[in-house]
Amino acid sequence: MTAPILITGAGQRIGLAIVQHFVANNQPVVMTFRTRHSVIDELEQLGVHCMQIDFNEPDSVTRLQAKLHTHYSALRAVIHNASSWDCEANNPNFDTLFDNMMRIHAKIPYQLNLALANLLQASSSTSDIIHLTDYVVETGSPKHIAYAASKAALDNLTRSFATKFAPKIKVNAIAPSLIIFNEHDDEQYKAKTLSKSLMGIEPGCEEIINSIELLLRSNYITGRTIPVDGGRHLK
Ligand SMILES: NC(=O)C1=CN([C@@H]2O[C@H](COP(=O)(O)OP(=O)(O)OC[C@H]3O[C@@H](n4cnc5c(N)ncnc54)[C@H](OP(=O)(O)O)[C@@H]3O)[C@@H](O)[C@H]2O)C=CC1
Ligand SMILES: Nc1nc2c(c(=O)[nH]1)N=C([C@H](O)[C@@H](O)CO)CN2
Repeated sequence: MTAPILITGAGQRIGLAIVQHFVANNQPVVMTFRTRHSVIDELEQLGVHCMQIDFNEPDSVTRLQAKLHTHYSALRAVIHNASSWDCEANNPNFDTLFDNMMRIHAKIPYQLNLALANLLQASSSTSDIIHLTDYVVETGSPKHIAYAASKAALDNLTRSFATKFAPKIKVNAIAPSLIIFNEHDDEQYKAKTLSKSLMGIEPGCEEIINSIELLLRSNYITGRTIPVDGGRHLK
């Protein structure tokens, strides 16, 4: 039986699209969600192993690690998608914001990579760790300072773990800029954001899925980042 792929924070948006892609391609999936969105029922009926995990809870990694080792003897890949795009303007307590950003974007992936390495090593083929970072790793972000710094930490983890886990486990990052807007985004924000890239579009989740498939199919790419940003770096 093919070892499953773990996707974190997959109850909505990009993570959900990734899960749905693997389901459509008969790739076994185990996913974590924090909020039980209505789609979780559908995913469970399709055979997706859905685990409720809030990574803000102190024992979340221990619980997830134990559950995965109970149910599985190997993992094909781990995709660190769970994220909180929070900002200083929405958080009077900057200390708490910084800790929250570093936890979800750097500490949790760090802990899970170390805790799940043996399951990835047990995969019948090479296995993969994929970090979802962000274009702002290159530039910083004056409105999302802690967020950008935490994604930069995740970016750095890519190279450390690529060296530590080679050659059995490949470790790469995908650094998107705009992929999909949020429901609350107004037309002014959308126009401004679209103008930031050369391509000027909201590309959709397929762009991330295509990058994931490229990494999963490679036997040679590791320690690298795929920028999925519409040429934003040239504007
Ligand atoms: N969307 C975009 O255009 C871009 C996305 N990215 C990156 O791509 C990835 C996917 O983006 P997107 O789909 O927009 O992400 P979302 O903002 O929709 O968040 C993804 C999921 O993370 C979960 N999550 C947040 N905090 C926690 C926590 N403490 N414990 C467990 N789960 C948590 C959320 O759970 P809940 O459902 O409960 O809220 C949510 O379902 C992210 O890493 C993001 O930073 C980067 C650049 C652009
Ligand atoms: N967890 C999230 N991270 C990010 C999101 C998001 O919705 N959730 N959105 C963005 C923006 O699309 C940005 O790339 C362009 O304004 C960044 N990160």
